[in-house]
Amino acid sequence: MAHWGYMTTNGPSTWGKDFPIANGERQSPIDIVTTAAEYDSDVLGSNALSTNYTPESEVKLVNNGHSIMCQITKKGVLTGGPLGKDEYRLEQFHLHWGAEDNRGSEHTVDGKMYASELHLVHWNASKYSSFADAVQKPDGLAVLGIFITPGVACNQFKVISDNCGKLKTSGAEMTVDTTLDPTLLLPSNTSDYWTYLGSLTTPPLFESVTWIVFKEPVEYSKEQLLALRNLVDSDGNHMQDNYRPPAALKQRKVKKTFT
Ligand SMILES: Cc1cc(C)[n+](CCc2c[nH]cn2)c(C)c1
Ligand SMILES: [Zn+2]
Repeated sequence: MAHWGYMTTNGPSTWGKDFPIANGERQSPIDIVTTAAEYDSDVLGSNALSTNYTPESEVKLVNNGHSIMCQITKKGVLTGGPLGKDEYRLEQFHLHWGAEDNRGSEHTVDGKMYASELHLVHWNASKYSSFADAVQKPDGLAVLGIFITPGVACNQFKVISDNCGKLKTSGAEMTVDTTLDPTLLLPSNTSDYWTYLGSLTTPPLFESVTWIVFKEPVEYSKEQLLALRNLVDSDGNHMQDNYRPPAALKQRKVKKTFT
């Protein structure tokens, strides 16, 4: 099987061949139509979404061939909001981005694409024993989606952007001896978000994700975005435009926590 990717020959429009769920009922990303999102005060308003992350004492970075990923080793917990009583544990974060600033995010807002999108991937530690066990369960994962827009540099992201040059090729890994607090990768406003039931946005496209997409974007500098675009993917091409376009909403409702 030719390895999936983002080129014409192996990109999102071809994934359905090897992963039929690509045309499933709860695929991600989606276009968030802001006027159609339903304000939901009881579920979302009563127990606020809450992150309780422990700063990483060293940063483990991996070029996994289709993104740059930071593997989390400390205990980080996400609770509240649409997650009911369950505790979701932070497993990793990674990004998707474009070749230029006008594209790169996976979710879109009324058709608007951002330059990049950061994903913090969590798994339901209240119900499952590991990430691998949770990854295929309908309530197995929760992913925080953060839109990235060009602007001032994000200091907490520097440990990643400053080391992309050493992680150029697919499979490259490195451990950086510095601390990183994932909380500081989030927008200042974490009360206003959209949430819906979806999937992984890359193969195997499992329909196991409760998505939480923050309304407020975070700024990264031009240099930080350029550092991402200079990474090399598993086919030896520049790792750029590694985003899946929006999938059909089908019978789903998007909820929002703000009016
Ligand atoms: C087993 C597994 C495989 C992959 C590529 N991922 C990442 C898929 C992904 C990237 N962005 C959103 N979902 C996860 C979370 C789990
Ligand atoms: Zn992702």
